[in-house]
Amino acid sequence: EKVEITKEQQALVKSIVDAYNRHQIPQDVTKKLLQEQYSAEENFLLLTEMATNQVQVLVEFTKNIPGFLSLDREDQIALLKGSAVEAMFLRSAQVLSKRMPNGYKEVLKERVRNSGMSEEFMTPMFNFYKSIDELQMVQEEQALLTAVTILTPDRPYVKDYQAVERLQETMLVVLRKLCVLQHPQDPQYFARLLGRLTELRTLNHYHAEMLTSWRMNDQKFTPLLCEIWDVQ
Ligand SMILES: CC(C)c1onc(-c2c(Cl)cccc2Cl)c1COc1ccc2cc(-c3cccc(C(=O)O)c3)sc2c1
Repeated sequence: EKVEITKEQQALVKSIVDAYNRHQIPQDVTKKLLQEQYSAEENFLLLTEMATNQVQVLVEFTKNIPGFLSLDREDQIALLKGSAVEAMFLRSAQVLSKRMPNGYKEVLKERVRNSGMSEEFMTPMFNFYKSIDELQMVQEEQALLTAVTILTPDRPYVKDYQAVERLQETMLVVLRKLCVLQHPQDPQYFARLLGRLTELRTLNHYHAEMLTSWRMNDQKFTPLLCEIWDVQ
């Protein structure tokens, strides 16, 4: 059928993509990934700093999702806490899959591989990065997929499920149209994109176990990460 993006849907995409591009980890922070020495301790510290900055970026991006700030305040917090890890997997995946020789891809991969994480988490993590890479998402799809992930209604402690579901539905309708227009040769593209969201959920569990094993080794996190991940 003829797929049309309405004026208001175009405005929605524009505001989300602008927010996505406006809020990034500052260059002076990310360039440390290129400069600092390589050791398990230093790599863990750098990844902790990146994650902390990424959470701050995520909060600012989320505030720009149309309708998010009109949700119940406690539900806003529940959505951010419930989606932070998944959104950060998406973000780091986009960095690792960038075709542009931005230099972060190799150093980030190297630092993640040597940061004290056990092998059992590496495999699913790098499989996910590979599956995101294969999708070759355009920035509109990346931004909308992140918004869809944040607006997942069945997170712990969400009270007004319907309100969140309505917002997510709005995003999904636009994302589906974008996929049809962007990948006319691949009618399954949208379905494959949603399949990544399912894969993200499984990574949540691996990540929770990673946190536990790090805490056993008395690894330290920042106050912001402790708050968003309910640790310490
Ligand atoms: C606390 C820390 C040890 C940790 O625990 N779990 C994870 C994690 C790991 Cl490993 C993998 C996935 C998800 C999580 Cl949450 C992490 C590290 O999480 C992050 C989170 C975001 C980003 C963005 C980056 C990045 C680099 C260059 C450029 C850019 C850019 O946006 O330009 C972004 S690196 C980075 C590292």
